[in-house]
Amino acid sequence: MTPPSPKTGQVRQLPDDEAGTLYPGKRPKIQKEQATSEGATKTNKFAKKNVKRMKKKRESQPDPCSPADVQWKDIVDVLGDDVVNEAVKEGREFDSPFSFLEIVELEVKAVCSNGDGLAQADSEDSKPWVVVVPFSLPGERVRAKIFKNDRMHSIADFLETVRPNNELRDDSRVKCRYFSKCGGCQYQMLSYEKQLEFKRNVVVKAYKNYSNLSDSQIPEIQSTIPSPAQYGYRTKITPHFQAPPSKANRDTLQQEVADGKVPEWLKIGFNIQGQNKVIDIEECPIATPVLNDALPSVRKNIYDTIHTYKKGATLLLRESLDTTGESEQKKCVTSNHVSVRETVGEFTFEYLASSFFQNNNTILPSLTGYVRDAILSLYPSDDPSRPTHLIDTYCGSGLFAITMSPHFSTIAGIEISGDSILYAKHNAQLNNIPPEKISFRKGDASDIFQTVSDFPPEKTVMVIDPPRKGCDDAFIQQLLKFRCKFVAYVSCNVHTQARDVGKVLKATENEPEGRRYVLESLRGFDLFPQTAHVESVAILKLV
Ligand SMILES: C[S@@+](CC[C@H](N)C(=O)[O-])C[C@H]1O[C@@H](n2cnc3c(N)ncnc32)[C@H](O)[C@@H]1O
Repeated sequence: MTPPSPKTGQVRQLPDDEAGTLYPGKRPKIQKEQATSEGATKTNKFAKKNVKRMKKKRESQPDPCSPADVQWKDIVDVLGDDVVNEAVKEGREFDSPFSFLEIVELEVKAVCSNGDGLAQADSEDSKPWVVVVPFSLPGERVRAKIFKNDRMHSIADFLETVRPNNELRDDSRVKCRYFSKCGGCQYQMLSYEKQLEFKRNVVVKAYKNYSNLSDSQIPEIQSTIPSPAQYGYRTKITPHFQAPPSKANRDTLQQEVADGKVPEWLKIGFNIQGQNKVIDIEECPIATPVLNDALPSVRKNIYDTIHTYKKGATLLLRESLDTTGESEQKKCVTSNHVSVRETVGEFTFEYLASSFFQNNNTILPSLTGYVRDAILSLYPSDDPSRPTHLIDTYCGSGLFAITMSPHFSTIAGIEISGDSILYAKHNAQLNNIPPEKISFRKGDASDIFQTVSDFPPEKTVMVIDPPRKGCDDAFIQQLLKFRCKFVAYVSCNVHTQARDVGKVLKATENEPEGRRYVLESLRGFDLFPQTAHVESVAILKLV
């Protein structure tokens, strides 16, 4: 018997034979086959395959520190360890109460570290189950459409707020017409203060879940440092588009686009929230005005040439200082192969448009100044034990090495990208730092320890700013051997940072005085306002 369709807000009870399938709503096709003996054999095969698939699914776990793992920890937090353990023990963790495309009304309980709301059905007989609903806020009642079932949770598209949390949400704050469709921003409906508070909480949870440290080893996490610009700050955007469908007649396409008839499939923009599909974007309020001014002509250029594309492509729009005119102006660069120029406080940087540089220029003076002061303000200027040597690992084109250079006598940087190292050397010259004071080397971060064997560890500061995956064990082992006085770990992924910092502290916690690392301070920096991203800075000190 087909169960009655659930009313909005009700949890549909699954018949036993639907339990455990990923998309139970697709079941009827199989039931038809059961009528014939051939169908029964097919069904048995299907059932066996399905059992195998489910076994594999039950055994598979998200990679530690991956976005799925971070989300899973937040889901367990909402459900409670005992409830999850029991469901796993009884093999019920994939028995979703919801079917594919079901529309449900839910109560939002918490916000996940990636910015999505974590909601639950609230009828009395509802199963312990979480529904991930983007753009929803704790305390709200929302309507959402289920599109995927997974372990103890479903993922849904946000449809509407039925009962907003007016203490948090004010939709008049939203400045982007694509908000709640585009996957780029999560928090435009929040006040800026709340965004900073949410981000602090991400740092708190990351250290709780991933550092393996006791509460006493984690200092009070300080408030998140705000970005001076909360919109119009992004100096780089990378919209993308798909190629024409293979059956499209390219001549007709060229003519149609020239006549202003843009085909339905041609979208130039960013991914729709939760989908691998592009939403057409004509402006992006978090990008700088210079990039927004350039976007229409970049888009037009693609319209004019789309008939020539065999594959989709990603565009680059990057803000740069233009030094060709009499007065310094800003311009938009769209080629990967040209130099970009920007200033950070009193320093000038150039780098290749395709290589890494931080994307929010407005916060860089306070980020680099904070790292400097968090360490040097601990010493009077004439203190003979004040650090004199600086190592910048994962240094890119030299951001930390160069901005901190006035305060150190000897500096070494390392970076895997040859292009970035060439620019780091060039930037040292551009900022008049003598070569006998500063050196940059291309290589894996762990190779730096060969270069700095003559640096006095007790007077050395090491900046670590790795990519999202964090540091590898080879690096951490050598850091432990070298044991410099201070480590400033800057990270765009607070979860891998917490893991790595935890490893360093744990490895030294039973060492004698002067050989033990402690976490001196920890706080987030808001490099990406309106989004859920947080940059985290941890200062480690040898005591
Ligand atoms: C988050 S960026 C930081 C760059 C720089 N500190 C800045 O703020 O501009 C990380 C950098 O690490 C570099 N990188 C990635 N893996 C590396 C490795 N194994 N060894 C050294 N550098 C690496 C990347 O090329 C990138 O420039």
